[in-house]
Amino acid sequence: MTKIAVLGSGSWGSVLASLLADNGHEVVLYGNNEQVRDEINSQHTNLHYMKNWQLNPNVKATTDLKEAVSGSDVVLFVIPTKAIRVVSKQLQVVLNELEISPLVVAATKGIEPGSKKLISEILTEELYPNDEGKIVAISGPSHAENVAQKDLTAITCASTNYENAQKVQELFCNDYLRLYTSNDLIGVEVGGAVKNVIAIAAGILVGKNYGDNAKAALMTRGLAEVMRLGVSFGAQPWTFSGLSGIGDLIVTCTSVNSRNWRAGKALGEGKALSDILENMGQVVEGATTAKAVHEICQKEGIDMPICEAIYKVLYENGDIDTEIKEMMSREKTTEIRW
Ligand SMILES: NC(=O)C1=CN([C@@H]2O[C@H](COP(=O)(O)OP(=O)(O)OC[C@H]3O[C@@H](n4cnc5c(N)ncnc54)[C@H](OP(=O)(O)O)[C@@H]3O)[C@@H](O)[C@H]2O)C=CC1
Ligand SMILES: O=C(CO)COP(=O)(O)O
Repeated sequence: MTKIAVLGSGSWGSVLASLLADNGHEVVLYGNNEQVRDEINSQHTNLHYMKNWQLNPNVKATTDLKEAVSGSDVVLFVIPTKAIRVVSKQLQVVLNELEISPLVVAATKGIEPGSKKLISEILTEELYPNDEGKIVAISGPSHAENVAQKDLTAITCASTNYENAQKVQELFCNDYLRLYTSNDLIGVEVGGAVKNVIAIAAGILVGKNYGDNAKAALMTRGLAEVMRLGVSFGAQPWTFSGLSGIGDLIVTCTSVNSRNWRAGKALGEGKALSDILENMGQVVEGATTAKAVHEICQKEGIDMPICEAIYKVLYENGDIDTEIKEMMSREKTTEIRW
């Protein structure tokens, strides 16, 4: 049995904590909300984030980071990108006090605006500056709602330390979740982060009543953008044909469970971003990552017209119809280019 601290008691954190307890591990779930903590400990539910579902009763919730992490072999990050830096700094203090150095797993999908860094890069910088192999990312098509129902799911776990990726594979695999290992940490993380921006665009098309051809074109050209950015970061192109690439793009661009897709659909229907984010009650990572991708495009000159159009719609009051028109009348070009 492994002791695992799960950081983030939202939808994905709760479901992963429950899955790991199903697998026989000792799991402590850390969150910053005392009501959620008490609800999990007394009723084994987390109704704000997961309706009609109960956690494995062996999951213990706490709002005390040191208590959560004490004695842990593994720490799993499942908090939004915008909180990763601050929580990893808090964790670093706690790890020093406890004199432990657990394996760190990142389930968060995003790129940090400003630093333009992937989650594993932030965690390496804050926790293990001399050993990026201590970080493993898990990513792939995995809506919490499906995993909660023990629906069949396959994802990827990636690390520059292959043995650590295998350890994580062993911890998470069971009869409803299957993990494949990868040594392309960058590719796996870029796929998981940037598909969220493309999913907002996919939702917009539905909100605007465009048809199947438009959706297929968007996903295909979206994948080209994900790959272009990934390859510029040093990813292996074939990673994007895997679960963390095309797999996650498909699920997020086509599912009503996707928060990013739902945010896009509401934008397409004419709703305001501020209202959408407020009413969602859950994180819409594509909105944060759109900023980071915009900064990367500006700095590196990477051609990502879909992501740039989403940035304009979200942050520069861009008009959706004008953006679509502009995209369709761009300079004619060849399909496959890096
Ligand atoms: N949901 C899903 O199906 C999947 C999500 N992911 C990724 O997992 C990450 C989390 O997503 P998800 O669980 O959906 O998000 P949710 O919005 O459901 O939950 C986020 C949780 O993080 C907590 N949180 C925010 N800031 C802090 C902080 N400073 N300290 C401690 N806890 C904090 C929130 O607490 P509070 O309630 O107080 O706001 C909330 O409990 C995202 O990067 C997402 O892309 C990946 C795969 C699947
Ligand atoms: O990453 C996810 C599924 O793999 C979750 O996507 P959403 O954040 O769009 O719900």
